[in-house]
Amino acid sequence: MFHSAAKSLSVASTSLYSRSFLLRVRHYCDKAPLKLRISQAFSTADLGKSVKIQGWVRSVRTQKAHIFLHVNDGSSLQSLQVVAGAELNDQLLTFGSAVEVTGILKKSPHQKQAVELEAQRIHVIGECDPVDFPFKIKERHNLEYLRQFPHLRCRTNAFSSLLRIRSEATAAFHSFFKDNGFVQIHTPVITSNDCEGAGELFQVEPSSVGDAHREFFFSVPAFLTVSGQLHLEVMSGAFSRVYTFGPTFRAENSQSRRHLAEFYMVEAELGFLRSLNDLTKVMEDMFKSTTEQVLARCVEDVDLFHRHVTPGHRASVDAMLKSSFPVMSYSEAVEILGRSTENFTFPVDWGCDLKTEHEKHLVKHCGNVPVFVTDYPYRLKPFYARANQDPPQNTAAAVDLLVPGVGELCGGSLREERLDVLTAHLEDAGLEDTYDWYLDLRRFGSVPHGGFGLGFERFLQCVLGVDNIKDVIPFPRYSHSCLL
Ligand SMILES: NC(=O)C[C@H](N)C(=O)O
Repeated sequence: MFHSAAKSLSVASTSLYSRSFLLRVRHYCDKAPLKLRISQAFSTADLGKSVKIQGWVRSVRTQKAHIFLHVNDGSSLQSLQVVAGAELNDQLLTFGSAVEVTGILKKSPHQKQAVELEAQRIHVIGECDPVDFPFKIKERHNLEYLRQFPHLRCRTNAFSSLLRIRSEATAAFHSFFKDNGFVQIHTPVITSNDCEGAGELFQVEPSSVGDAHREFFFSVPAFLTVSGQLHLEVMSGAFSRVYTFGPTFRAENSQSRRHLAEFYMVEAELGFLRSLNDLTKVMEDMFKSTTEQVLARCVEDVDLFHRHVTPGHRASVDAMLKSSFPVMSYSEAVEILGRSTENFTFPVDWGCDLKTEHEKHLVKHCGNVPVFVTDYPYRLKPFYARANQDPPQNTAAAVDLLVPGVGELCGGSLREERLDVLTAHLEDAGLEDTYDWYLDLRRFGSVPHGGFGLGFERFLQCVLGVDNIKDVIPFPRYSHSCLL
């Protein structure tokens, strides 16, 4: 960077600067240490060079003649060992302090690390009192403890690994959709519809209070989105394959390990899709492809989880990837649950909504691999689900993907594309005026279509074996908690 800056200065502005000034700039640039992200320092390309790193101290060890630091800058799990003469020691060099170190990058004589930095200068940029700092050197703090410090937990190995994995998983979903011909749509965060009809809406209004009689800001009640599905259905009518990946909000008054008031949802919609089979194939391919990409691109970070945070979980992930996800109908699921000797808190009868305990039982029944449950009772599903022609049962062409440790990961359905059937359903629900625009989609070039939504945090829980959803999102929001 410095080289190119000097070059462009000399090319663009020769007339403004003297030749000797430009030579001095170039000399400085040639001598200036190379600024490296720590993950780059581990490639042998920069051995012997003068480099500068910036990061936070993960450990300090003092000997008579030397001090040894481990410095991490978040670019990877690895910390770089810094070796310095005792004269560079500084009382402020403590666990957690922020430092800038300049020195020569050398091959390390120790087996544990390939390179180390022989420090010429150490500058403590930000002090950190080790007594007050909530994390202690060499202590492995569990996720529950870390949760108390949403503003500091990214400084620990476990949580920084988690966030790098989350970032890579985000990229993996985008790659999957790009590779399969989907167009990304930014669906709105503020909306006037309640797609799921469950009434778990956060209403949006400006904060200025006082005028009790003022009108709605948008002239109609507006809410934070619970799903981008209806907007995706609009777009699938033009692009055929579309997806969205963004924050979603549900005012569920739940403190469970699987619910958040704000979570990220990956949603896809496919036009010209006629069967649930075609939909489950996309869901299974997506799950496997994204999981494989995360495992391949985050080897060290995932390893940290599977070894130390959730030991033994890797075998479960490998089993999921190897299996062909079984498919069972809701009716079969109810039969299996009915035959079970397990003491469920909620009784199971045909027509009941499946609870987490039931979902977990079904997953266990299938050998702890993901399982699709299809054809739910029609009355359990929102107005958009396509009715199956199967009296007297009256089911909908809807599917849930249940996964080990979590339960429901994805929910999807074929959408009712028949104008007459949809109109009748909306009239029954008294919603025909609200959704007149939705009926237009069926009036003008309607095609059979379907889609699904995947809870991104639940996906991370499933791949990493993390029990509590609050531990896989940077800043969790749930009832009675909106810290920071
Ligand atoms: N896009 C989807 O199919 C997700 C579905 N609307 C849900 O919220 O469960």
